[in-house]
Amino acid sequence: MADRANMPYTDAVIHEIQRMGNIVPLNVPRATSKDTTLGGYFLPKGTQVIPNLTSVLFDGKEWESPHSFDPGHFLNAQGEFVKMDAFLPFSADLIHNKGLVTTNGYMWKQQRRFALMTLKNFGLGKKSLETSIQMESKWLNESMRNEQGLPFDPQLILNNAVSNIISCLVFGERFEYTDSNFQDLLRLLSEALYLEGSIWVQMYNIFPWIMRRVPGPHRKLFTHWEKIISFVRFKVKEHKDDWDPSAPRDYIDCFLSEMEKWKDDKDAGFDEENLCICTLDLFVAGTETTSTTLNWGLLYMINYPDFQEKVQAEIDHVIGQSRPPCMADRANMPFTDAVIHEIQRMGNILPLNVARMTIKDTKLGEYVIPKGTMVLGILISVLFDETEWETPHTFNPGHFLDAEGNFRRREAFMPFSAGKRVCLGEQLARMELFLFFTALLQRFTFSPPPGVEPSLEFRLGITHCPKPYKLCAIPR
Ligand code: HEM
Repeated sequence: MADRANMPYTDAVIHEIQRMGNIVPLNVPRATSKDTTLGGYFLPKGTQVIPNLTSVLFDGKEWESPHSFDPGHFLNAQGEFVKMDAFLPFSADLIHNKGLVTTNGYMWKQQRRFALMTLKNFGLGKKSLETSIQMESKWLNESMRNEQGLPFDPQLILNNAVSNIISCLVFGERFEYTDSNFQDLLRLLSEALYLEGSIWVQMYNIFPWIMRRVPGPHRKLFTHWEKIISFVRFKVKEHKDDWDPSAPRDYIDCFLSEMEKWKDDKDAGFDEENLCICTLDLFVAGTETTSTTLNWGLLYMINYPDFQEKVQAEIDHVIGQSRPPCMADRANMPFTDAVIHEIQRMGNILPLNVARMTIKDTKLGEYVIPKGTMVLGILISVLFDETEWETPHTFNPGHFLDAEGNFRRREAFMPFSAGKRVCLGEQLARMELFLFFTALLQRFTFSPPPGVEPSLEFRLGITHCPKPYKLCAIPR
């Protein structure tokens, strides 16, 4: 099989034989499981549906010479094999190979460099961003206080608070916790990330030509994403309307300036469509991950009240009640730091990491992975590695403490992955986790609602997150 990567013409001929051979032209009959609308047609539940593969394999819009045997359909101008579908068809159809998270090569390099530089210019790793997170923590605490110690589900409000930090960096604004439009958007986002881990998206990635034409929950997912992308497009339009290049307010403004500078180099991706998708990537990656981790954090605290008490004792000793936590405190709070690391390890929020592709034939141990193979750097295998952790399946902050109670780093702690594609927001996420988590435990003791046995049940989509649960936030 390793030869295939070096034989583009043969590979193209085999693909063209399959296309023209068209051996199952009418596919397998299926029945609709509920009343369904498909384009302009209404199909009642139980209708027999036959995805007609001939219609795609010979589609005049897809193929240059649909009725001729032409291996050129699968070769580019340099004679390299090109898949008709991008590496993951679902995301290719949705965002057309744009953005930061799923692109590769020259465009990705330019975009990653620009995003990192711009986030730094707007405060990443600096005091100004620390102050914004402290302010947001204050509002988050106020909102929790308004619950008056009664049971509530913390997910949405955590989501809103965390999202406000990346929103300030990319959109230049935060959204009130009472903004029902923004809360609806956050709900859509959580549901989209859940549905994206479903079997339907896997089917889409395996049989894209069929799935593009059949009904199913993947349609709902496209609608969700389109609404989220429309929100970003609207924000970009607002920025363009009152843009002042001499006073950039945020990532979008800086990108607009960059578009002028790079207009002769189209491959670098500084165009308006890519602006929308890169902003979307930063907004999504910066919202869901950190808030899910904090959500696990509170759930672990109500499951392990002794650890919660120890964190509070450390907060009282190092910070007290008269000022908010700051990043300089972390070095003096090894137990709290260890608890946050353990929450990230057990929370394991991206168990399968992000799918990547080998860009050349690669040797890994004794295996040869041909160029173009999908690779998943499965994080769960390190975060729960029995040869690395003393009690891999138990919540144990001791994993990150030495015999004297000092914080100790562990090599196998890699929730942000590693290498060139390591999480771009790691520094921001770590700052948010420490400041939000510590400020919450400074002001509240969290407990399960009276008479409720807390559990650690989860649901798995793209992210591994707690099943909705309620807690009580009792002011200290
Ligand atoms: C606890 C919080 C977070 C966790 C656990 C996390 C984890 C990850 C992981 C595992 C990846 C994939 C790395 C790979 O492909 O090897 C990733 C990529 C990425 N993350 Fe995060 N992340 C977090 C927070 C954030 C935040 C706050 C941002 C906001 C800037 C962010 C932005 C990104 C971006 C843009 C990428 C794509 C990087 C690239 O492909 O070059 N992440 N993250």
